[in-house]
Amino acid sequence: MLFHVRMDVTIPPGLDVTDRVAAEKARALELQRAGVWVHLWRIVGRYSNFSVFDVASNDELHGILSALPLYPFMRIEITPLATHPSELAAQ
Ligand SMILES: O=C(O)CC1=CCC(=O)O1
Repeated sequence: MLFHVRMDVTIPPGLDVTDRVAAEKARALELQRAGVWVHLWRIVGRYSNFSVFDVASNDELHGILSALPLYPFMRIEITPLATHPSELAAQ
């Protein structure tokens, strides 16, 4: 199942999150190598990203997102994706 995920990160002023950001990157790379986090794009001008996750269930996605190191500082919007009948790959 594919999900479009928007993550907006807000770090409280003065909080040092250097280690947390490094851990977030390591986990993101791990999930990308595993084929779970299939797209990761920066939203221009924001501390935000658009991502696509390929997971088996809503519960799996929730587990992955809620365990991210930056999760306590994220606002997350999720959109489930379905195949579009006009997509070239669907012909
Ligand atoms: O920078 C972000 O958008 C938050 C984030 C997700 C994966 C990562 O390494 O940082």
